[in-house]
Amino acid sequence: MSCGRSEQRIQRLYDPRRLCDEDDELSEVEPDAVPTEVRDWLALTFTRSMTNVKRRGQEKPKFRSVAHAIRAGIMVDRMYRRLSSSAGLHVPPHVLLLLKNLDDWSFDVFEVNKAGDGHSLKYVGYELLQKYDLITKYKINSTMLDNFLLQMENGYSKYKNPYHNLVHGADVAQTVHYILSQSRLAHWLTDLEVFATIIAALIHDYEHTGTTNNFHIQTGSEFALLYNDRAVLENHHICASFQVMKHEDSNILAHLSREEYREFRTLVIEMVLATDMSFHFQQLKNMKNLLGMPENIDKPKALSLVLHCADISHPSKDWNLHSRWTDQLLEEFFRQGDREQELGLPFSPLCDRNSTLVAESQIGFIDFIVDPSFSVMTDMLDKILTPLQKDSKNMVNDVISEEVFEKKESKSTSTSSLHSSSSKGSKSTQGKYSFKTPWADCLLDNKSHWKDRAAKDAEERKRKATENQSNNCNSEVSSTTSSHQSKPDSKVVTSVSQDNKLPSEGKMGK
Ligand SMILES: Nc1nc2c(ncn2[C@@H]2O[C@H](COP(=O)(O)O)[C@@H](O)[C@H]2O)c(=O)[nH]1
Ligand SMILES: [Mg+2]
Ligand SMILES: [Zn+2]
Repeated sequence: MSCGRSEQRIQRLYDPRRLCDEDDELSEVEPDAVPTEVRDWLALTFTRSMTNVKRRGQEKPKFRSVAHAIRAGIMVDRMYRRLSSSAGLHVPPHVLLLLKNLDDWSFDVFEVNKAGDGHSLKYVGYELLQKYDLITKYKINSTMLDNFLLQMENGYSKYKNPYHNLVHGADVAQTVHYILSQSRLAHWLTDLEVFATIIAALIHDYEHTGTTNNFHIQTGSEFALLYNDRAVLENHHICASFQVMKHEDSNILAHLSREEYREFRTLVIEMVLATDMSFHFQQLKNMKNLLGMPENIDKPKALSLVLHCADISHPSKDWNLHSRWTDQLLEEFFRQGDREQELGLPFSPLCDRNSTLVAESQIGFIDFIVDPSFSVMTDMLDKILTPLQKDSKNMVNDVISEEVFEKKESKSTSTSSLHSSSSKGSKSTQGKYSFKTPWADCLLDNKSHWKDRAAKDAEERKRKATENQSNNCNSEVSSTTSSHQSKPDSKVVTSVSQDNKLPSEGKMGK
């Protein structure tokens, strides 16, 4: 909003005539209802009747001026709210305070969700779009944006999932922001590409059913039929989100040109389809091949890998966050297992709540999925950004120069420079681009937590097995004794099977 217009807006707020005109609205306000010190503050701050305060004890300020003052106080609050977020969203001050940590890898989205009455996706979404100046850039109407984000929250809440809910959507969007801003990848992107990436992260699991693609396929669900068993959930997330974005009440893309809309949509579709886990190994293989080629990495592939890593990033966050996400995800898996049991279907991997080895499966997920993904992504960031950093250092007439770097950086994030290769968990090799890689330490830390947990679980299983055996043995002995007169040769089982594993245990839980 241009400065002139905002000044006019503020003047209008404070036009004394306006206050006087609306004085009557407050006429029923009982002046005594306002405590003396509040009345003095209001009178002192928002009215011209400075003398009122000096007269304290002689007489109460005239009712009219108190009413003016209260009206002015309300106006100040409204004006503050308007200014506290360019999109017209009122962000409660205690939520605003937590959003100050948006640039941190250890950002606690659960805390924001609790403080924000379950609206973390709305607040994180607003803050990110504002941080990259996209609301202004794409003239996004604040009511449309409000409706869009609330629709997203409703969709994420449709199936009451323990894990795939609006907090996950907010968490993935914030993690994508961290990667874009801390590595400075954001400077390699156009505004439209940043816009598409943030929206892709926010919508990527919209209306998730809390069950896997395979469950949809095995049960022949409507979605599986609609999408021919291919990336069933991911296709739905995209389709349903674009229907919301096209709706007249929540059309946040209204001011994109036809070409911009095409580019935006193509990017979002590619990024969200790439979050289909069945594509994981292919995606890493393709990226590794590209890293070995002299050509530049193409942006949709790079951004798809960033979103995929953010989507499976909680094992690379602080333990308090990761262990909470794990509990929620496994509960969601177990609920699917319960339904599979009811339907007479075999348990999907990790879905049997009675035999899944959680700690072991998490060690496997970190070793075989998360760690390799982040390692490939880190190499990809290196490859993309090192040449840009060299160019901008030489201040050659380059697409991105330091000024552009600084200008964009001040717009997109207020964190310190990334060239501090000495900072903990940062990736830098001689002459290479350096940026923070906090995920590396967290992955090591979490793996050791799971190893401790796995050892304790194994001990517990062994103890239970021994207990069961001895119980069985006792009941065998007692029934053998009583029936010994008839059958002298029954064998009493006394040893636990050699590998100390319960019969239902398989590798990694299934
Ligand atoms: N065994 C585990 N699998 C996990 C964990 N966190 C995520 N995942 C899997 O990744 C996909 C991510 O895609 P999404 O779009 O569905 O979020 C998820 O469905 C799981 O299959 C984990 O901690 N352990
Ligand atoms: Mg998904
Ligand atoms: Zn997800």
